[in-house]
Amino acid sequence: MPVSKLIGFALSKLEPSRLRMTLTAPLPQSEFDEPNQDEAAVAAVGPQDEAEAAPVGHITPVMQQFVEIKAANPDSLLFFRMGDFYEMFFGDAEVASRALGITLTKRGKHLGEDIPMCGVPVHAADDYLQRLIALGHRVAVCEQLEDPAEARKRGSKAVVRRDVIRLVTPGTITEDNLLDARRSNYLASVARTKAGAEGAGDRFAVAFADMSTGAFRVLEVEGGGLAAAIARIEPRELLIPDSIIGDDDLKPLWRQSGAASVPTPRAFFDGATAGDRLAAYFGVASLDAFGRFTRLELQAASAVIAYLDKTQIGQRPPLDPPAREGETGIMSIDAATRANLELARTLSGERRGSLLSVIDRTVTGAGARLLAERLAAPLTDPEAIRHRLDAVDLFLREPALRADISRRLSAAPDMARALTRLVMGRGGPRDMRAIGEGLEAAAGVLRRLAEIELPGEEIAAALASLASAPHGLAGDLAAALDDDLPLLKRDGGFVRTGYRADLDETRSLRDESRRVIASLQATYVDLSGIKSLKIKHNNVLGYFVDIGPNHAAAMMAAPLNETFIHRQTLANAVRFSTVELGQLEGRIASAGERSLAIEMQVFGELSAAIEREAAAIKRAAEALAVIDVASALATLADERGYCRPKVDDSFAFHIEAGRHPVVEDVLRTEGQSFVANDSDIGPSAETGAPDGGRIWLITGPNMAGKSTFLRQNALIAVLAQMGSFVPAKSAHIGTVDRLFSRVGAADDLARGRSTFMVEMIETAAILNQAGPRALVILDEIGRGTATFDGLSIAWATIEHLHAVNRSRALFATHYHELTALSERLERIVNATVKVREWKGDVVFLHEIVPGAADRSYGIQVARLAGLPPAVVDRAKSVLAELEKSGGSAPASLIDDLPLFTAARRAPRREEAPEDMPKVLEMLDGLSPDDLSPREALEMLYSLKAERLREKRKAD
Ligand SMILES: Nc1ncnc2c1ncn2[C@@H]1O[C@H](COP(=O)(O)OP(=O)(O)OP(=O)(O)O)[C@@H](O)[C@H]1O
Repeated sequence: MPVSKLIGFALSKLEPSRLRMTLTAPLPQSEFDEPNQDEAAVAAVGPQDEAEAAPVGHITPVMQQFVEIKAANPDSLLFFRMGDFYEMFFGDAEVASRALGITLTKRGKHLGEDIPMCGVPVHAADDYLQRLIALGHRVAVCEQLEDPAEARKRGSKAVVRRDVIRLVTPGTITEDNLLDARRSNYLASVARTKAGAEGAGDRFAVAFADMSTGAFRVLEVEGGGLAAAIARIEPRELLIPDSIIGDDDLKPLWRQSGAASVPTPRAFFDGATAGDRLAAYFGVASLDAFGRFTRLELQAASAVIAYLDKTQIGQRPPLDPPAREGETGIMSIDAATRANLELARTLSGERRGSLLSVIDRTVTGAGARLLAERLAAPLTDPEAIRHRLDAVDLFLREPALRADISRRLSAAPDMARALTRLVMGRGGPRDMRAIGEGLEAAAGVLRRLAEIELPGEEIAAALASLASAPHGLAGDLAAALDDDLPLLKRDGGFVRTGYRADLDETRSLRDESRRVIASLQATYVDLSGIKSLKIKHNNVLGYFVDIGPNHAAAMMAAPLNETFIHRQTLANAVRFSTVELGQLEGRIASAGERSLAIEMQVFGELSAAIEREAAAIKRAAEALAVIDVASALATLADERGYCRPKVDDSFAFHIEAGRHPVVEDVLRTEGQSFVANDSDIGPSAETGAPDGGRIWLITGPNMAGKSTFLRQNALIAVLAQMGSFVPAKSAHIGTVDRLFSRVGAADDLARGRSTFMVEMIETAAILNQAGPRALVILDEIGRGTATFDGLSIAWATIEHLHAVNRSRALFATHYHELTALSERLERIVNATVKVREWKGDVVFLHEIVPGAADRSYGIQVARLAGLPPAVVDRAKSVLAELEKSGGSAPASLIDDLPLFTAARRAPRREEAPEDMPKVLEMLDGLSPDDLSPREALEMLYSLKAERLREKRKAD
């Protein structure tokens, strides 16, 4: 390829704004620079150059290299580093250009065909990676493993050595801009043992690790618990053994998890080597020190480790040793209940509108992650819950302290994630500063909280962790790191002046030489008489003199050609070097190299110091998160008037003036208030031994607030057991071990299940699993089928709950017939939502009172919803006929009154009925916004006068 074409290609990849840079004053090195042309030039001698050189049917060396590396990573998009770009070729280029909306071009030929190509600049690669990962792609990052100059030593056509250094997948990312700061990022794996012949069901182990923070846990569940466990963990990526990924029963679960599913070879889960693999990873002789694990748990944990080995290629993420989660200790919430209650996201999948979004007052990413985890896994041990509540109480009692702590925490960066990046060699100077500032915040928080006499168990434990943090390191980091830090360590310039004398010396040498160069421009202008002469810099020529082509002849002739050596002629510029420039360049370059080497050494020393203290830093980061959560929950309780719940081992469930935290929030923004309601569904005598929880059977009109009441009680239980105060005047809850809610199912057409089928599956799960410690919320069971079938199912369900499950339960229904059950079953309590009727309209009071509703007001609600008046009137007459005939449709109804006749006969709603008082009529016709103050006053007088007239008439 001709040189001009090569340079043209290289230039086409550069940013024009940077090419136009001229030297007018001493500038920092980076601003002198044009982009790295020789790297781009090497990129150019990649496929294009060699493809042209290669005869058709032959493969070029770079393509050969690409094809080999791609073959080893078939399931990932290959980011192939070429100079300042990651290039993608062939199918990868087509997929990526579509996904990223970037131009698909052609570069050279392969076996006679054009090679599709697209590329992303290295400095912007993270943004593109983020988008690809979000779309569920995996990316293999293939780097140049040597300097292009090294490759050239092996011959002009030698190919730079390259290899994949990392697979970027959704569950293994560590970069801040790829991660959601307020959400954990779990990679999970699932291992299974098939049901035994003795009748034991399938068992599963789930291991899950957040590589960005090091958290690593494992648990084992029986078959039915798998979906709940996965729903709680919400993994981003799920490793599934090849043998079960296609299992018909499990396939929907993989899909519903929302995680990227990875078919994983059996060898990753190998039981015989699992223990050894884990022990080797953590550098221990035996795993006993970490606790006892089942074989299945080890298999799942080992798959996570094997996958990290595969994707991180030689890098070892600093994971905590695996911690085993027992099946007890955490309130079990199945996937459907979790979704129905909209704990962490709404049914439409958004965070906004969920319980989490309403209660989250944390000020740090780590605090937000901990809050989300606690909400996902409420506790069942009253003692542990009490410790959390004590911490909230502490901050609630001390608002000034809380404000101060929250201010300090807001300044604390995400130490855990910065630490992981540093330990993995992916960190930069800003990660170091994050550790330093985090430790400073930790010291400040510790100083402030140390004044408290009785901090309670949880805060005391957090303070102990803060006390053992390496506080001296914060000072070292602050002394070493400059105020203005580059993103990448290789850019240099992050070590503070005054920290290392040798660095200061080389820097001043470099700066001095730059100053000399800047002054040389004036000297050369004088010497040549060319006013437009400039000194510029690029990586190919170094420093050079740049003039317009019209001056070229003079420069190339004596006497100027003794000083100026011609180097390059371009269309609109001619370039020269000089001996002086060359010497200065050499001095600057060696001083720059030396500075960078010293900075790298400083970085290495600081990194090592941080790594030595990794465990203590991690503990301090966790402690800050605990304090953030406690203080945030206190802020919530303060702002919203939440009370401290009493949580114990009893079977009580007595809420006084409870509210729905999310609905209350929505109403507040609309300037309305929420009507608080009591509930009491514990056994009638609150003894240690349960005589069975009560079942409140709630009837009431549509829109009255039944579902809201049901959910609010479930949410109060979740909040109380996660260690939060609750929206109520008082709450006494005997711990709930399982929470079930069947609230309004949607069709699950993708799984081939109708609304009714989903409803029945969920009801079956409840009736089969709920015990006396469970809290069961059932909303309109049976509504999805014919009336009598539905009523019968609801009837039998209540009887079963009462006699067999004996759980505490709230049951909302439109089947008023069910209220008769309370006469026969002693623990069924009828409750209803109060409404008032006014001139045919229904007014919702949202107040739950004892008793049964007499009717549904369905038609009134339908009218409120805007059903056409003709339909509403026809519905009324059908209802009247049905009521008369006891439920069956009489023939008269079928023959008589088609809809349009009803429409014709119906009085128009807008017409005022004859008996309507004039005052009301006047009010109806009134639009306050359109009145001037004077008109309003006059209107008031007229209304008053009319009312007096009416009163006199009535007397
Ligand atoms: N306690 C309350 N205080 C104030 N407003 C409430 C209260 N409860 C419910 N509401 C309001 O009433 C609306 C309807 O409530 P909800 O969906 O609970 O009624 P429902 O009785 O379950 O109705 P349906 O039988 O039609 O499902 C809510 O969206 C909310 O705006």
